[in-house]
Amino acid sequence: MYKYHCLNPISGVGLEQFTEDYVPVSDAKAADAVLVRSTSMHEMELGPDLKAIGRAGAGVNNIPLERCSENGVVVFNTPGANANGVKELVIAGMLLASRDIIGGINWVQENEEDGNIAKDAEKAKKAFAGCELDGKKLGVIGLGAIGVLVANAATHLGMEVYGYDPYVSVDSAWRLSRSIRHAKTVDEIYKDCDYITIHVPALDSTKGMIDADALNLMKKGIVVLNFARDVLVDEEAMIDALLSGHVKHYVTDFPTPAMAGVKGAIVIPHLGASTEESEDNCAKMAVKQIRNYLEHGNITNAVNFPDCDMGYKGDNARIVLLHHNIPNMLGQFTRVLAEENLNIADLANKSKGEFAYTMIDIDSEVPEGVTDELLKIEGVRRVRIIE
Ligand SMILES: NC(=O)C1=CN([C@@H]2O[C@H](COP(=O)(O)OP(=O)(O)OC[C@H]3O[C@@H](n4cnc5c(N)ncnc54)[C@H](O)[C@@H]3O)[C@@H](O)[C@H]2O)C=CC1
Ligand SMILES: O=C(O)C(=O)COP(=O)(O)O
Repeated sequence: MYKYHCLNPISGVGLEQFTEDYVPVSDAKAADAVLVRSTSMHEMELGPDLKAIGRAGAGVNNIPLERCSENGVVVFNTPGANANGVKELVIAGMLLASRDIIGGINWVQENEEDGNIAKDAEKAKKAFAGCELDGKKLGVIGLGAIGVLVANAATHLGMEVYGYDPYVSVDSAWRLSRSIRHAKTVDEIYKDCDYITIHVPALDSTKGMIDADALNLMKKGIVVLNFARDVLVDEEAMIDALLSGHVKHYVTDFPTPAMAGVKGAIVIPHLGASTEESEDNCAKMAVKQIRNYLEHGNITNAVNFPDCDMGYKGDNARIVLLHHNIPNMLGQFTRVLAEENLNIADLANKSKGEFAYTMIDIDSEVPEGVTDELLKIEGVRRVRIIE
């Protein structure tokens, strides 16, 4: 029996994929698996049984990844599962920044009692005129699941699209429309584009990337869209640029007290992934990955451990070990198993950065005490025996 806890509301379509072997628990500290969306887990204690965290979404900056790795907790996310939801809102954001739809709708609401509203609207509407996207230059920074969809969609709106991503994956490169132009430096995007949208993760290397220097390179009247994370943009510099009129609109999915209400800022309450389809997709993917890990030890789409898959666990017992990526680990594991006269039927070992994962199928039962012996090996963070 496995226990799971949801830190945020998770779509029922996903949760119903847990079998009767899974029970929800109200205390996260008692859970084998935690499902989360944007709740910050940085201050949370990790329970002793916690083996997996499923981020039903893309960004994992709300999860203490290093602490999870050290505790042998695998953190999964759901790459691409909410990308279409975000893409559609980015397109809406570009339209909101180009046509004064918000100003116009507000005018209608303010004049709802006006019996002459149809005629007055024809006079008032000149205050809400805008421009079209067709023919404008869009720069997309980060060509992952979301960036590729945004870039491709924008070409269908007649935009001239430039993409920048020095680490673009082969998968993304295949999905990118041939009409997207390759920007070799981010400065090209800053200097040349009319609209700039960022789709990179919040990392030490990306935090504050849109700072005063970047903004100064941009054209006067630029529209900047941020549906990635607030910390990517230096907020003070952005507010100055909005107030001076250098930035026409900053469309952001991340409200902060300082940005809410600033003239020119179009602030949305983090709705990018809040669609029925995205919520269902993310929940289904997160549950599937958690189940595959808990029941079979297979890892798919983890952010802190390598992907590793030995298929369905059959009748053999499967030992899985989460450990540091240091020399002679396999030698030490097999020595412990040999001392118990255990025969290895299959074995896989993969590494990712400082951590590694080993799966070993044994063609007999695993005697008590083996877990403790394996745990004594320096660098081993967790041992699970799946019988
Ligand atoms: N507003 C919302 O509701 C949502 C926001 N997000 C945010 O959007 C981010 C991106 O999401 P996905 O596209 O699904 O992730 P992804 O991992 O598929 O793509 C990220 C891309 O950024 C690129 N990248 C990393 N550092 C870069 C740099 N310095 N310059 C240029 N490119 C760089 C990577 O190579 C990768 O291709 C997430 O990390 C999350 O923070 C994601 C989903 C929903
Ligand atoms: O997937 C992401 O990174 C998001 O920002 C979506 O967050 P949410 O699941 O809507 O709280």
